[in-house]
Amino acid sequence: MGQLIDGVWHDVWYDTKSTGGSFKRSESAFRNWLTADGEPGPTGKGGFAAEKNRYHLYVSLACPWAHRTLIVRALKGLEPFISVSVVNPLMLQDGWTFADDFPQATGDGLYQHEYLYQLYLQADPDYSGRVTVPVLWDKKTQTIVSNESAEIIRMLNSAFDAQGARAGDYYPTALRSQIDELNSWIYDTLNNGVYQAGFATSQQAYDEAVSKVFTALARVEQILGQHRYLTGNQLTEADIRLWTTLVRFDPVYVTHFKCDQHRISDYLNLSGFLRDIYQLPGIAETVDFAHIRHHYYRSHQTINPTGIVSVGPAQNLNEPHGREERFHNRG
Ligand SMILES: N[C@@H](CCC(=O)N[C@@H](CS)C(=O)NCC(=O)O)C(=O)O
Repeated sequence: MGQLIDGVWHDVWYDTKSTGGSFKRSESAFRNWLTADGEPGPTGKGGFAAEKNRYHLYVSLACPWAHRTLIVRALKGLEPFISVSVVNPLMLQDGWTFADDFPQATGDGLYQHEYLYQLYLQADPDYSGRVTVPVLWDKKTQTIVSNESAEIIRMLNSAFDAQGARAGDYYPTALRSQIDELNSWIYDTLNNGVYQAGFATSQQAYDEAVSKVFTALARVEQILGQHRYLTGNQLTEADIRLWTTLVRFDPVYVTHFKCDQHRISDYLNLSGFLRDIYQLPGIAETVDFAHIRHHYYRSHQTINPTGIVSVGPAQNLNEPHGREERFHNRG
């Protein structure tokens, strides 16, 4: 764990001293957009047109943010358009590495770098900031298009539509304001909320974060009792963003991040929703519990100094969920 400062790697853990024990996530630095025709997107530069085999995703199978991008790639059938490299699940003094001594860790498929920070330096030799996954990389101009998952999934949702991506719109115009609103509080209370609980270094910061987590889970449980997905009976990016946190909750966040008031399996609707999305075509293949569990328990030495990986919950995400029948034809 560390970061780059003026192009030099420094091994430092997150600073919580300046924020009263609270964990603050920094903003992503590379914010260009891959678009159908290379026109600039809402931020950054243009020139990143959708072309077959031009782009590459660097992901961790452990990371909930990177997981979003793998899910949208799978749903949209973008495997022929965008290749993938998977980092090693352990993130220690060198940050993310390309060591391929863990099943499904691929190494760097493009440049044979040892460390992910070398890829950031290839894009910007003076880069200062965190070295995070996911990274959407342009093989043609050899630079980072974006390292912000929320924006990468929007790009993948539509950029390749004219070139044969699978049909499906996960950010439909009619639902955008509803999706934006859901994303905003779900990010704060759940996606990032579990990290705030887990990385808190004061009782007060933990108490506040964990209470936000369970208030939000109760709210989502209630919403998912009304319809199959968050906005109705159509799967959207809001569901995908929530889901990558839910799938890690019982196996990791309950014990490792001390989010242990309830488990997802205690909630009828949340646990059904978890299984529902897991069972959609292509989704289970994006989930790797070995990467997920080894990453968290063995990389966060400040909160789990022994590095022991817990036994984990007995769960079967292939059990029937009944949500399709339950909400059939209900808006
Ligand atoms: N806002 C970013 C966050 C990505 C992120 O924080 N990824 C984590 C892995 S789960 C990471 O790479 N952390 C390394 C670090 O913070 O040094 C996104 O959504 O893409």
